[in-house]
Amino acid sequence: METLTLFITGALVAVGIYWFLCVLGPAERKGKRAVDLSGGSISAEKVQDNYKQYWSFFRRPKEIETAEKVPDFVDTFYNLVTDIYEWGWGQSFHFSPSIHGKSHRDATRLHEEMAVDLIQVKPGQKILDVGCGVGGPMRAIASHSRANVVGITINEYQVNRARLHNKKAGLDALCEVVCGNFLQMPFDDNTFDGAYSIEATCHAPKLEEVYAEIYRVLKPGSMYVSYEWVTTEKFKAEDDEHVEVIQGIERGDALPGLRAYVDIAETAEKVGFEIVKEKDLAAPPAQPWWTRLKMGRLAYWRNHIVVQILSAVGVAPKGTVDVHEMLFKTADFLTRGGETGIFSPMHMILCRKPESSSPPPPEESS
Ligand SMILES: C=C(CC[C@@H](C)[C@H]1CC[C@H]2C3=CC[C@H]4[C@H](C)[C@@H](O)CC[C@]4(C)[C@H]3CC[C@]12C)C(C)C
Ligand SMILES: C[S@@+](CC[C@H](N)C(=O)[O-])C[C@H]1O[C@@H](n2cnc3c(N)ncnc32)[C@H](O)[C@@H]1O
Repeated sequence: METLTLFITGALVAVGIYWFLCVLGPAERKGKRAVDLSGGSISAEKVQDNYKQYWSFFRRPKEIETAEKVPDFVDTFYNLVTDIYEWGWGQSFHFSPSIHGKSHRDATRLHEEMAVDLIQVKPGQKILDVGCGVGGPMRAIASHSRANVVGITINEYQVNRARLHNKKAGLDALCEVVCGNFLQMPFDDNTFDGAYSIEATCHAPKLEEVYAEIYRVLKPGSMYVSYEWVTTEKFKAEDDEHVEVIQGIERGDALPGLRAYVDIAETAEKVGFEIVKEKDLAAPPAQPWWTRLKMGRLAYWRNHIVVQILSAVGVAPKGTVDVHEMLFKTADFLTRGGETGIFSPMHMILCRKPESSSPPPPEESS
């Protein structure tokens, strides 16, 4: 009888552990392992301090409005979150509309391929990925288009991760990664046959600066597509709940301030682009992009326990728990932003640099 009780208890414990670790939602299967979570380029003992420093930017909001401080603040953010993103989301750091009958992985890839299809590049041409992360989109786009992709990111840790993934995927001949600031890119004028940015230019303190830089490095006649993070026409600045959600998104995603959808085309035109197409890819009939985020809640709760244990035993740096908690809350704000329709992470703008481009007139000083 005792043996039977022991056997049943053992079996229940084993099923419980299996459910906790596997059924509840494995983090990305072949990606980062929980035991490898790090603070990016920040040494383990400084992760907690850097997390505090990240939050201190929001106590002095004026500082994140100045262009010089933002790249540092964004760099710190990506040191803190890159491993957790890879572990729990995969190598593409963006959203995509859900597609009935397709996996998240396929929906993500299709959203990426759409970007390169829109800019109509040919195999062998050279295109720019503005804010490339660890290169999930870059690899999908290079495989699909056979174009040569050059990615730029401010975060050195991401550069190393992206190069490693490119090599592992056998795509290092087509994909190159550069560490740099997209507000001052280390490329000559008229270098690229096309450019795209996926949920990255929202980190720029002034959209005009990054668009002007992209315009400069594009060849005349070539196209640029961007998936922008914006507040939609449903956002009302006088609604406290709307403001709470948008502030939550800004703080948990290192944004110097979300833009209104109407500002996007206006800014692109201001730097000299012609607008070819503009569309909110999150608007119906597109299926909700936030379902994946919402469905993962149980897994995030599991992840939080895993992170707490790893941090307590000294495998994960102290501070990882705080960062994870911040992301946990951010997921909620993003979901609310999606459900209320006040926020879109995929306001698409497709632009062309005119064939004969004269520089835009200088700003009038007021
Ligand atoms: C474009 C940007 C990033 C968008 C998304 C890729 C990320 C936004 C929020 C992130 C996450 C939130 C919850 C995390 C969860 C608690 C953890 O257990 C596993 C990782 C998360 C799911 C994480 C993954 C990436 C996001 C969805 C911004 C920064 C401009
Ligand atoms: C949310 S991630 C998106 C990454 C990638 N586009 C993807 O979808 O996987 C934003 C990216 O923009 C980059 N970024 C933000 N500000 C930058 C800057 N000033 N210069 C260069 N890269 C920047 C970040 O380092 C990060 O790689």
